[in-house]
Amino acid sequence: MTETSRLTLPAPAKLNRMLHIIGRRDDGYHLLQTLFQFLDRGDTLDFAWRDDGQIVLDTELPEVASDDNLVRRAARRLQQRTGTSCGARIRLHKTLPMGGGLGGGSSDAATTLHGLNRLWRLGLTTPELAEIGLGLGADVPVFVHGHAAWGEGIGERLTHVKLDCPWFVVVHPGVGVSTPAVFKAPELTRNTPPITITRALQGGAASWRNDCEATVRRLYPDVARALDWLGSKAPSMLTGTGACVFARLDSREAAESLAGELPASWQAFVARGLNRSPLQDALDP
Ligand SMILES: C[C@@](CO)(OP(=O)(O)O)[C@H](O)COP(=O)(O)OP(=O)(O)OC[C@H]1O[C@@H](n2ccc(N)nc2=O)[C@H](O)[C@@H]1O
Ligand SMILES: Nc1ncnc2c1ncn2[C@@H]1O[C@H](COP(=O)(O)OP(=O)(O)O)[C@@H](O)[C@H]1O
Repeated sequence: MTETSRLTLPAPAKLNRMLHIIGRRDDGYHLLQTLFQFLDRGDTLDFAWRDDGQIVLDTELPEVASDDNLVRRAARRLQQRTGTSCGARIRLHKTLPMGGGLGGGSSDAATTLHGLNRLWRLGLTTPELAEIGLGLGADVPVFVHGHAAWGEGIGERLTHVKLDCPWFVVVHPGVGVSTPAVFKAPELTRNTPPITITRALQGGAASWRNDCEATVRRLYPDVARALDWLGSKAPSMLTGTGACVFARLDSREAAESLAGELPASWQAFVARGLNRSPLQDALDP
């Protein structure tokens, strides 16, 4: 193996710093206005070139059928789109909780698109990779672009923004949230009036909220308990449709101190908000 036939890249988590639901498309998908920001925590992927066209995924996830793994699906899409005869062995080091609103699967897919584009020397542009990514999930394009963003549509219309970069305590309350169940709930707020990006940014973190929160609280009391507990200590919110919740703090010390107080039954980590994704840093130092 030569130096260029192997590559290791990060797949960071995201938070939705705010999320409004402003309507619904004819196909049932909800129209959002959201602020995406990255965290300095995430999964890692190793890529090694193969000359037989096969995609060999070293890490299987117990909850996900191999053919459904977003890493494999992203690799296959890239092969189909470009007709390349290259293959790869891919090892996924999974640390992010799945279905937690941290976008881990979408981030794995975005890192796979960038990683294989480089390994296979395909020369696709970032917008071309983002378009392929959108076919895999609404959250994939923001990870492909790698900049904190104001997302509209179903989250795919992106405008780069610069947000404050606090420290966060991210808590997984130990319950799985079903994204379709949240979006199907009759009482979900779906009519928040659209706002401009300027207004969203001017309001600042103290004004941000997540329209999914009331429904997720009702459907998942464990998430409500985590929000209440964390909210009594620091400003706290739900990310995406959950299940993860996050508290915002001014310093790493404050975040670590709060994390130290958490009930033992919750998994948690401390992370910093980033406006440039660690994937971008690795691809273009
Ligand atoms: C709401 C967000 C915000 O970041 O949260 P998280 O999933 O990260 O929690 C995402 O846009 C989620 O995107 P993603 O996770 O790709 O959702 P998908 O698997 O495509 O959608 C699962 C189901 O949820 C519903 N859905 C999803 C997104 C959306 N904008 N409107 C919807 O109505 C649809 O019924 C869809 O079939
Ligand atoms: N590589 C992957 N990592 C995580 N989840 C994956 C992956 N491939 C497919 N999935 C599926 O995608 C779903 C959403 O995962 P994830 O992106 O981690 O959460 P969320 O959309 O809540 O932020 C998972 O519940 C799982 O079924």
